[in-house]
Amino acid sequence: MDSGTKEQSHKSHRSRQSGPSAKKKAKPGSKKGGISDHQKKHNPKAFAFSSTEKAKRLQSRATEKEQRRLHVPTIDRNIGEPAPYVVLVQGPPKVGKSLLIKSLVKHYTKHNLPEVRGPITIVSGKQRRLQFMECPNDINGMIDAVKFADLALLLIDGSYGFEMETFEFLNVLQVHGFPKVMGVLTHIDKFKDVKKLKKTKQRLKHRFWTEIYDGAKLFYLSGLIHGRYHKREIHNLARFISVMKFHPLSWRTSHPYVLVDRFEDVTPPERVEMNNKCDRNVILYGYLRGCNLKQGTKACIPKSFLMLLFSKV
Ligand SMILES: Nc1nc2c(ncn2[C@@H]2O[C@H](COP(=O)(O)OP(=O)(O)OP(=O)(O)O)[C@@H](O)[C@H]2O)c(=O)[nH]1
Repeated sequence: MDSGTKEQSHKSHRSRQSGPSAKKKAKPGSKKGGISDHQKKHNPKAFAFSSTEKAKRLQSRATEKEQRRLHVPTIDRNIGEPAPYVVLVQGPPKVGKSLLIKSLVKHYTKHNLPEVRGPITIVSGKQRRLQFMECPNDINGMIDAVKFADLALLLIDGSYGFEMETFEFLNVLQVHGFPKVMGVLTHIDKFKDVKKLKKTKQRLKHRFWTEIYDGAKLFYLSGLIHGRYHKREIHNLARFISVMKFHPLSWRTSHPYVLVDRFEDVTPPERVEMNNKCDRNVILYGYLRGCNLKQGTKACIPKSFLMLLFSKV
């Protein structure tokens, strides 16, 4: 028969294109696998510098780092427990300052804070206390507040953008040693269009970077759940604050000062009754900050500061 005489043609063998056997067979230097000559040369341990330019750059960077470490005077003059770090929450009216403080306090203490009145001190770690404070919105209040802030949280209404207060505040910060600054974007749930939201976030981030520095931290609070910010977002922000390194500002470390959190009038009532304008005895409560004094010496509170305190009461 015909079929018996004709030779049957077989399909030619196709070598494997993928999988471990294909990789094994692939020649070194080929595109498909194996270690190329190029890769061989770039073993970082064997060939540390293949370009003199790069070597020069790396060396100058290492020297710069070394010098910077030598320059920053991080002398800790604190004895015992350090005073709490002041976290100043700044922003235009109705941006969410109180809500942010309430959410952070809830995160750290698991307690609900009904309203924010004055500074709130909490324990955030073994060696760290934090004092949250709302920044007043008038220029004098801002000037007072930046003098003692260790971290400023700039709240920005994402649906509106930057407001004049924020720029004013940044200018004031600059003349007072510039403490750490982080941005927090709120009200971004008002955007319905995702593309628009993305663009706005980018725009505001770059604007923020021009004002502070490239890469400055900006947090996004994407809305409210049961009248509070998202737990996860607050958790991230709180973690960031908890581990933040606060570099001492030179003026503050060389001057002792007391930030008065609370005061009590302890004048005997009968003396006030007899003379309404008699000299009062007042007790001031607060932490001694800056460089610590030797025991037995008294912290000097300038008269002007006391005047300032009482003018606000
Ligand atoms: N939709 C939305 N509402 C927010 C957001 N943040 C804050 N709010 C609301 O904005 C209102 C004002 O918030 P507050 O925390 O009182 O703002 P504030 O900055 O402390 O206001 P003042 O103390 O008056 O300056 C509240 O009703 C909040 O629920 C947000 O991200 N999205």
